[in-house]
Amino acid sequence: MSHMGEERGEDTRDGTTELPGFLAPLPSHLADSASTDQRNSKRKRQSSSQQTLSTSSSRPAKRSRRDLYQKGPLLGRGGFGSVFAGMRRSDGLPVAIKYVSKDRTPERLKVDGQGRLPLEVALMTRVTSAPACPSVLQLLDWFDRPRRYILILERPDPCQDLQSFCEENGCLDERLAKKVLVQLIAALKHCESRGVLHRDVKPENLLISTESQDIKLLDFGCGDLLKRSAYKYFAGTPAYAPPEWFRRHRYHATPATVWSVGVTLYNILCDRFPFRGAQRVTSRSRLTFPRSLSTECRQLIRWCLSAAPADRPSLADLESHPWLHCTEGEQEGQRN
Ligand SMILES: Nc1ncnc2c1ncn2[C@@H]1O[C@H](COP(=O)(O)OP(=O)(O)OP(=O)(O)O)[C@@H](O)[C@H]1O
Repeated sequence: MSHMGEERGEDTRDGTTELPGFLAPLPSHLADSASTDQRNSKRKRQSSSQQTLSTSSSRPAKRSRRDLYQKGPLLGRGGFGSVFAGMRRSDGLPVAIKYVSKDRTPERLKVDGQGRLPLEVALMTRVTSAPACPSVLQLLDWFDRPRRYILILERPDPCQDLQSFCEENGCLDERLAKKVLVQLIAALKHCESRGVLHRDVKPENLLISTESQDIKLLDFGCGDLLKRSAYKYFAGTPAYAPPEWFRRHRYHATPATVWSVGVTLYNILCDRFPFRGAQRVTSRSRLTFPRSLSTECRQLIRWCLSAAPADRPSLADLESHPWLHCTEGEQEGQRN
């Protein structure tokens, strides 16, 4: 994960950020509210060191992470924190415990009724509130600490992130890649409907259940509120960033997301990146594929990786693409 070109300008989150008007209205308890300023500062003064999402009234205050969740082995380490396997003591539920340094995201965002939450927590609160999407990882609880915050996340068991899965099993066949893409599109459409931009779609941020092959989108640490206008700073993984960011230092949410979906899909099917660097991608750049890949699949990836953002499909276009709706036998170009 990295943040590039930290030119916040209009995107500054100072607690007055407004949702763009084109978004579907959120449930009232999720809506940002400038009128809660005074209540929030009072609540902040009164708040205990521990905050929860929905169980704060039913649980004694100031119980620690240790009281409630048992920590297990390390699952992954990122630029700003670590993720451990864990278990909820009350019922043995498998969880993941993610520690995030406050240096990563000093921004806070108002969530009505819950005060100003760290950005990652606020975005996850938006996307995981009911009705939830089964393809987005659930935030179960969180703790605020002086130098870091701790997220308690759902942990499908057994599961692996898609990057490790591909390293162990080789690249995916088209049947499984389709299953991944269908779920990823559902997850991204759900985020969009909640006014959230994930901004770091890549195989490492997709968990796959090794039993059911169900997918969960994780890590909203690079995310932001969705807006119609261009973003002028980047957070995420440069290898998945769209060419317009490198060319003009600006990008719009959906075309950038769709670009990262294209890179992800190429990566899990071909076991490499599509281009040496998005910096050099133009409309004349050639994309090569393994001979075994079907024509429909190549067409979908090429569309996602169009050099011009306006030429890329929307999530709805992707959802109805023929590749996702034809069986293996119907795939004209499959050369296996
Ligand atoms: N809920 C979970 N269940 C199982 N494994 C998880 C879970 N959350 C994270 N992981 C593992 O930990 C890795 C890192 O998680 P995550 O991306 O949330 O951390 P991060 O610190 O934000 O990483 P980065 O800085 O690279 O973005 C994931 O790729 C995955 O392998």
